[in-house]
Amino acid sequence: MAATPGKARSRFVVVGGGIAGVTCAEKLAVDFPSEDIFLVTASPVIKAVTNFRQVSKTLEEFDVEEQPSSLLEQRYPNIKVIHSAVKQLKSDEHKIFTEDGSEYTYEKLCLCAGAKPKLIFEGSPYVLGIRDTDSAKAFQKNLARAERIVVVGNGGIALELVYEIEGCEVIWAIKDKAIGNTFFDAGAAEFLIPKLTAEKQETPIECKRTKYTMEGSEKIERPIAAPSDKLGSALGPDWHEGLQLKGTKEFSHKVHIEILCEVKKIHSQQEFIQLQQTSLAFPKEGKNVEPDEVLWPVYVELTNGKIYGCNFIVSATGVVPNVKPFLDSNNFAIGEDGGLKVDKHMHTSLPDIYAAGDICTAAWEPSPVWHQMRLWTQARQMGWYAAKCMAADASGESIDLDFSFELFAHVTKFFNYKVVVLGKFNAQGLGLDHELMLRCTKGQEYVKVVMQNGRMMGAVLIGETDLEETFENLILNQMDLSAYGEDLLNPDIDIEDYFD
Ligand SMILES: Cc1cc2nc3c(=O)[nH]c(=O)nc-3n(C[C@H](O)[C@H](O)[C@H](O)COP(=O)(O)OP(=O)(O)OC[C@H]3O[C@@H](n4cnc5c(N)ncnc54)[C@H](O)[C@@H]3O)c2cc1C
Ligand SMILES: NC(=O)C1=CN([C@@H]2O[C@H](COP(=O)(O)OP(=O)(O)OC[C@H]3O[C@@H](n4cnc5c(N)ncnc54)[C@H](O)[C@@H]3O)[C@@H](O)[C@H]2O)C=CC1
Repeated sequence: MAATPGKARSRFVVVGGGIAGVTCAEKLAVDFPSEDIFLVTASPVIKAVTNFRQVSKTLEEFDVEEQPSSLLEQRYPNIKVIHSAVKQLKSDEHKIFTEDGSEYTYEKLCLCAGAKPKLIFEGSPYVLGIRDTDSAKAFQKNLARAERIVVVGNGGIALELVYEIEGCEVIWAIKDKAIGNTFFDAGAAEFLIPKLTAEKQETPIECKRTKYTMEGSEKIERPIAAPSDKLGSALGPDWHEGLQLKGTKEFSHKVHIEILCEVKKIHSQQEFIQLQQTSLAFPKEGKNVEPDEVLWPVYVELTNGKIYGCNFIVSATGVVPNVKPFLDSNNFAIGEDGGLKVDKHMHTSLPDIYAAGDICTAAWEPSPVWHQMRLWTQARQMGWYAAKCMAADASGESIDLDFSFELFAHVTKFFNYKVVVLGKFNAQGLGLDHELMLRCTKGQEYVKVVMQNGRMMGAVLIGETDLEETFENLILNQMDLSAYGEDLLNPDIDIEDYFD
């Protein structure tokens, strides 16, 4: 049963029903079975980790389920879920105030309120972000009546979208030279590109594009917006699987990539007409050959001078930590990326307040092969570890940084390939002082290792390489591998035999 609004007190209060908050509350509930743990969340449902599998020392896989909070309360009878957004924190009084008028006093508080999409051109009805179930559904509905969209951004969401969308032309505008800059380098991007082009089965018959009329702006279809007042939890692995991401046309993938550019301006249809400029038709064989003949609801002007019309724009341009409700009168130390700075015990700069997941910025001196990325895996690890730190502080114990922060490890799927990234997989922070070793079989696997002074610092493994555990060990133990040279990646040599 949910706690009733009013005034209540609990030794431990957690804010946020995403993976970080739920994991934190669960761990506290187990460690303190006789205490009530309050989980205060703005979302009507909570996210639960299911089918957790520790794949190797640091790699983990799990499913994420959106569940009614009653299920969490059934599993952990000492968790009380409060469905209301926190609107204010008074850290000096150890109190939070929620939108339903209640106040809760805590001894220890963990803030896990996640992040929000960082949109280009905030406020335009034609620019959509994808974060939670509502925004994903709004995107799906808009796509169902779209013939062309522009995707901006080059990280995880953009990579997933351009591969999953069918029946709709996609202009993909990226700042970088190659696709997927947050996970890959140019070599890996080359390996992945064929999945977006020739090998896709396009059905020969294309529907004729309908013309948009100019008579009265009310006839220009406006995108359906996601409810803006709701603060849902972030989506995660395979979020698109239950959604049909299909536009109005009958072809499979049709993606054109515009590299090294950003969005300069967005023009409404009327503004575009007044501009008296030419917009471009969907390029043929990667080349802009024709001006566009139809009118679109919105136009995107890129910094390379090109203008494309489209139904709407997806801004997949990263996230900003959701710190706003907690800042008023509270002097938190904030990281460069806008998150609440936490030390190696997940403690913020204010007494008795911890933070975990997307909302926080890891401000401790990290292991040389770990870095923060706002990922589901790290949200779970941080939520669990924050609870451990809160418990240790409450009982006056001291604990060491959790092992999961020794090595950055992430397993995911892009373009239908298994992708494992380990350590400094893109030589992050290594400057020029590193070497790369590569092994690539087109359409099958791409293996890249980052070496520094004979030690393995990171790796990207695309495809079923079966190398993750060995490489994880090599990065963790920092063994001098100079003697093995190129044999490290020789497919005819079973490297595991070397190191057993
Ligand atoms: C489309 C998409 C795909 C992704 N795919 C992957 C993936 O494949 N693998 C991966 O590792 N990661 C993925 N991520 C990232 C991952 O989902 C996030 O890093 C992770 O879920 C963050 O968890 P969190 O608990 O910190 O925050 P969230 O999940 O955002 O949860 C925040 C919670 O806080 C609540 N809240 C917010 N404000 C308040 C308030 N004022 N008061 C009370 N409650 C509040 C919200 O309602 C929500 O319940 C993806 C993200 C997106 C958007
Ligand atoms: N499979 C996975 O592991 C996935 C993880 N995620 C996570 O979800 C979160 C949100 O995903 P994304 O929005 O893709 O964020 P992201 O941080 O992964 O990528 C943001 C991208 O936008 C670009 N960008 C930033 N500002 C821009 C601008 N003004 N104009 C053009 N490009 C700009 C950046 O260069 C970067 O390529 C991230 O934390 C991401 O790691 C998302 C999807 C899949």
